[in-house]
Amino acid sequence: MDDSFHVFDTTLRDGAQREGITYSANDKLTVARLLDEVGVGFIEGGWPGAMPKDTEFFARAAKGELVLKHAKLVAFGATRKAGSKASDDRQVLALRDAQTEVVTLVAKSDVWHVERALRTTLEENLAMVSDTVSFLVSEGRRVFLDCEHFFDGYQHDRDYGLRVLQAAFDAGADVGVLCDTNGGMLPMGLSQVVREVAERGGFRIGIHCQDDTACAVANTLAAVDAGATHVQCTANGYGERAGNADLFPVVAGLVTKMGRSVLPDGCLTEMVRVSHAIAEIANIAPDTHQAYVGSSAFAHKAGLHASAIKVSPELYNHMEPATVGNDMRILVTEMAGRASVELKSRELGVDLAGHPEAAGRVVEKVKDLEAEGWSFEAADASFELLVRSEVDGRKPSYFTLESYRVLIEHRDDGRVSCEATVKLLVGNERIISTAEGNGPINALDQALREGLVGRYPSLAGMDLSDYKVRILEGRPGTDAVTRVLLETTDAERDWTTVGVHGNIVEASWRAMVDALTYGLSRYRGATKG
Ligand SMILES: CC(=O)SCCNC(=O)CCNC(=O)[C@H](O)C(C)(C)COP(=O)(O)OP(=O)(O)OC[C@H]1O[C@@H](n2cnc3c(N)ncnc32)[C@H](O)[C@@H]1OP(=O)(O)O
Ligand SMILES: CC(=O)C(=O)O
Repeated sequence: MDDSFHVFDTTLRDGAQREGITYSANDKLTVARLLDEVGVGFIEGGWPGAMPKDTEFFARAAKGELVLKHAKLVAFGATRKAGSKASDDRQVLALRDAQTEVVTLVAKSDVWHVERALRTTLEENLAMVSDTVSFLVSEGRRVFLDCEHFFDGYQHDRDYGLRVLQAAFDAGADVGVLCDTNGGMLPMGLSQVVREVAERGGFRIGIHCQDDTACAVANTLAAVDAGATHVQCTANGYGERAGNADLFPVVAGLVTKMGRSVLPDGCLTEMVRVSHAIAEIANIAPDTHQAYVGSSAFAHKAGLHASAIKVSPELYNHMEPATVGNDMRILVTEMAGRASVELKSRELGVDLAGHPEAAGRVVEKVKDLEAEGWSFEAADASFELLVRSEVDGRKPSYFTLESYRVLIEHRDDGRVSCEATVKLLVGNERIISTAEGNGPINALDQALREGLVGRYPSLAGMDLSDYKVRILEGRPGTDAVTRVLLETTDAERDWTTVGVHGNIVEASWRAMVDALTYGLSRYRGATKG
């Protein structure tokens, strides 16, 4: 990658400042590898010397545990303490000892902070910048300077921030990063400041935006438009307080909207995978609505949208989702029209082109059922069964229920046990099956499977993997309607089904029957009852 534009990632430093995130050194190594796969130019790995985990991370990276194909590893730290020498400062020496080619230093660039937080003189702060940069440059490091609170400082005393930048460049720094540390800027004001600084020339300007006004991505792109050629971001926007500029929309915006070729070839399509993998390691559920990479980023619910998408997807997508490794999805809900049903059915492998009346009937059924509390948006398998039954004239059926019964026993010793019995017909065979479970639904599920597995051996490979219950509004207290979403899995894939009823056991039963019916219909050779 050439050096004309820097995508600088700080997921492992500022991103780790998000409440709730704690990475181990191993996690950090894994996240760094993922960031390298998405093609960032610089990975700020943490603050060596500030905490043992970060020191360990850099030591292990230096020993060869981290081999990066695209990125350079960066160590982060502060300028030396007031009234000392950089060459004697323990934190500065730890930065040198991290053995990275690049070091980022955070420096005060706002007179308020120098005087009130650092409690030193403006001249001494300039000396701290100059001394620390020149020491690290003399040790062979490339130095980037994060000018903390640059934009706030620009209001208080604009010349001082510029003097800090000048001191850093005179001492050999490579990039002056203008930081919106409190995250209070909006794009109009921020880009004006960046433009004024960039127009002075002689500096490479970077941008670092916190997201306290929800404008970090917009601010970052506006800064590039105004002349910044170094952007600091974090995966999924993790960071202190409200977070940082999210790497994925920043990079996607730069490449696809601003025509900047800032990633190595082939990396943009890794964004969805890397975003989700990092969320997994951070132990934060991925934001399904995250721009570009969220699973809903190209999901269309409105019938009118689907009818235009049927003609051409670009009519309702701002870009081709595959560019960033994402997919378009059509959602079928009470807001669907025939086009939504046709497109969703096609996605599921059912062509409704020759069955326009069936599409109309499915729309009506979905609207009626959703009015009663059903929801097909997340239950593709139940929706597919509904569509197939409208096309074929009947729902696939592998057994007939004669009855089921569930018992819950609260014993003297405080233990609660559950037992279920199902009576079924498979063809002419009557099956009675009883099972125990850790709850009524588990007992019913066991009894149903044990009753059927002799006739349908493929059931042995299907497991219930998730069970979600939602009590629907509209009726008070225990008289409410219950919606159950069941996720079932086999060796190849997962599928979700829905059941609704005033009784939670019956709602679960309905979702369970759809789950097994859908699963069995996917295995050729399963005998129908
Ligand atoms: C904007 C940002 O997000 S910058 C990144 C911030 N990240 C972190 O703070 C996470 C890691 N931090 C830590 O582990 C600790 O705060 C440490 C190890 C760095 C310092 O811990 P301590 O020595 O106990 O100091 P403490 O955190 O209380 O205060 C910070 C000190 O650094 C000084 N300081 C703050 N910014 C700078 C700077 N740019 N250059 C030099 N010194 C600075 C403060 O004035 C204060 O000095 P004092 O100890 O003389 O009062
Ligand atoms: C450096 C940094 O994280 C900030 O100023 O917000």
